[in-house]
Amino acid sequence: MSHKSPKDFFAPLAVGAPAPLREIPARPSRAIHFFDPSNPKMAAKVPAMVGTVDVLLGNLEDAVKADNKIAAREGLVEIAKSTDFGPTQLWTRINSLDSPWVLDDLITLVTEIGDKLDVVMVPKVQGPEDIHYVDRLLAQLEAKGGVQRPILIHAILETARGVANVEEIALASPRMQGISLGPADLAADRKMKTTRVGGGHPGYLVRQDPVDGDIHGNRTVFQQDLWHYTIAKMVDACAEAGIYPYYGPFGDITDVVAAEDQFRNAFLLGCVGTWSLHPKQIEIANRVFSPSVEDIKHARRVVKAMGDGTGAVMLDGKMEDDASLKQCLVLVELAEELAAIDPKLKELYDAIEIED
Ligand SMILES: CC(=O)SCCNC(=O)CCNC(=O)[C@H](O)C(C)(C)COP(=O)(O)OP(=O)(O)OC[C@H]1O[C@@H](n2cnc3c(N)ncnc32)[C@H](O)[C@@H]1OP(=O)(O)O
Ligand SMILES: O=CC(=O)O
Ligand SMILES: [Mg+2]
Repeated sequence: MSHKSPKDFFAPLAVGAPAPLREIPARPSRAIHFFDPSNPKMAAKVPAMVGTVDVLLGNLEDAVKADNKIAAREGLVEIAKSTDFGPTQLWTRINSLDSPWVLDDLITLVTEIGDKLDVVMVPKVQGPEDIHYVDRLLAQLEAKGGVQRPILIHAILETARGVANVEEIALASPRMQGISLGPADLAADRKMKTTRVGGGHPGYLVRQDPVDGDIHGNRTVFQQDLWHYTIAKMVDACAEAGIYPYYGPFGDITDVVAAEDQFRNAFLLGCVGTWSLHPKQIEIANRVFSPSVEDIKHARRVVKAMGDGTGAVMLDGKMEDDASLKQCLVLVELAEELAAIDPKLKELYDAIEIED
């Protein structure tokens, strides 16, 4: 396999394209809210959602009818041109790289609204070669369209080969912003015997040992997480590359309780956000992916108690040291980033009083 030298890795891939970023900025992206730009009712709601959600994503791929693909692409151009997105990021999910629509998706979006698009989400990424293809094409189109800052790439992890190659995908380009789990396509590709869009399954469980040998007696069952392995693998690949991991879709829109659990598991494992498919999932994602007041209170106490950040101290009967301090700093820094764009959170975090 051939490798790029660091200087080539950070060189623009087309004459006139903007220079790649050396570091992916930590912009809040707790909810990536999907809308179908060809659906007039959804499209009409988008301008009023600016400022209420971190990312608005115009979806062109699955869930958009084949007959509406061009209307969705044109609808997104229209929405992008007529909307001031303020602090909210604008992303798109293009059609898959083997589809008849993707080339025109990229040509149209980058040349028409490239200066408004923050991130292009690429579905069904199989390996680094898919990222290299989009990387070069984006550079050519940025140069053609006079786009001043690089558009970033987000990959969906939704094929078995993609999961096997996740580290190479994460490291494939300085444009890589992050990766999301795509549990629905991934389940199909792996031939899992599920029929859901994300979330758990009551059949995937561990059962308590029999009491007194009574296998038919009352035995507690513990439902297991079908996605733990893939999310953990994705989180490690993203952390290694300095990019951001996300949970993906939770299709049972009515089950807001299980959605919250799934999102929280992903948050605790290291993800920074999730997808929102329906307006009611935005509030859940914003809450779950923002550190709680209790967590920030504790984290700030540890930071204060640890002074110069070295050594060990006792706090509430527990040992804190350099390593627990680093975990606390992850939360404190995230809280600062979120407070900078979310006035309600800022008020909550500012009101925290720390005892010794
Ligand atoms: C596996 C994957 O690839 S997941 C990613 C692809 N899937 C998606 O993007 C799905 C996006 N979401 C949707 O299509 C819809 O939310 C559905 C089909 C799940 C449910 O839609 P509905 O049955 O219309 O939901 P509901 O009746 O609760 O909608 C209430 C209102 O919110 C609007 N709405 C629903 N979803 C959205 C959305 N994602 N964004 C903006 N508005 C929305 C509806 O248009 C409706 O508007 P109205 O009050 O003016 O009539
Ligand atoms: O695109 C998402 C998925 O789960 O499939
Ligand atoms: Mg998918």
